[in-house]
Amino acid sequence: MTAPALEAMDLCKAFGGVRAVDDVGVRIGAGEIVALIGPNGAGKTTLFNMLGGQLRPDAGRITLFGRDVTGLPPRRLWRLGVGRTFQITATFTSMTLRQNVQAALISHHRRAWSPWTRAERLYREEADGLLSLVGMADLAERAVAGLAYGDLKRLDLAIALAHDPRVLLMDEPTAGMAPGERAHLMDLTVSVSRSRGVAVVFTEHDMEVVFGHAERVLVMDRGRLVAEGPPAAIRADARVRAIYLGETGADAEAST
Ligand SMILES: Nc1ncnc2c1ncn2[C@@H]1O[C@H](COP(=O)(O)OP(=O)(O)OP(=O)(O)O)[C@@H](O)[C@H]1O
Repeated sequence: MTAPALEAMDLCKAFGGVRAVDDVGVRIGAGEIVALIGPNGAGKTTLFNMLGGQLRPDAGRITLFGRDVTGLPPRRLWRLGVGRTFQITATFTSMTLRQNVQAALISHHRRAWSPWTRAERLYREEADGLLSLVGMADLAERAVAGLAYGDLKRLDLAIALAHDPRVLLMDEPTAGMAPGERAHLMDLTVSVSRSRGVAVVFTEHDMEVVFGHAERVLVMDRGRLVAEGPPAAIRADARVRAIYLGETGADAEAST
């Protein structure tokens, strides 16, 4: 059997007396698209931060394609193929879109900037290829400043892809976007995942995005993994419905 892209076993993390993640195990297959959901405070961000290396687990193990990566810092994980997009995009606003992607490619290939390097020529075609992948080829020469929020998110995706990830962690990728833009970004994410074989794990509050785009859904509540399965099964799961209705009835009604 081939090793999963990313696997977490018996992960635990506590803050004071709060067991934010309590003995959680997850397996993400190569190229799989998985949503991580749960009510506020369920432990999603804490689990995510352990998978991305921002937080060291108190106990448990994390492997990447079978290799033990437990406790490695984000930069090391990133070199090994774990990419991440953030709720707040990290771009250089005075530079053009192409230059932002070029900077990511230069960093990925460990090329140093120097006065003798014509930086604007480096990885130009690759940068344009990535911009075209996210549907932004025509904006390559534009400065990032003033870009619409949905476009920033697409740029963020292109920047994450510049590091050629095998696993991409997306923390609430559609937060702050209009509903139409959300579907667009996630359609794009799914097509990129399929074309490049990248596994995607995303946290999300918008159930339409979750059920419309994930191949499998993991549900957390109070630090535990309480359900997992294909979207249709999770949607029909009485326990999952109770968790959402019990916590924020109005939100669950509105979003399911
Ligand atoms: N740095 C921290 N210090 C103390 N407590 C924390 C810290 N981070 C998280 N917690 C607590 O751990 C629990 C899980 O929080 P976490 O942010 O992982 O949940 P979440 O599912 O991501 O919630 P949300 O959907 O609101 O972002 C909560 O009770 C939270 O208050």
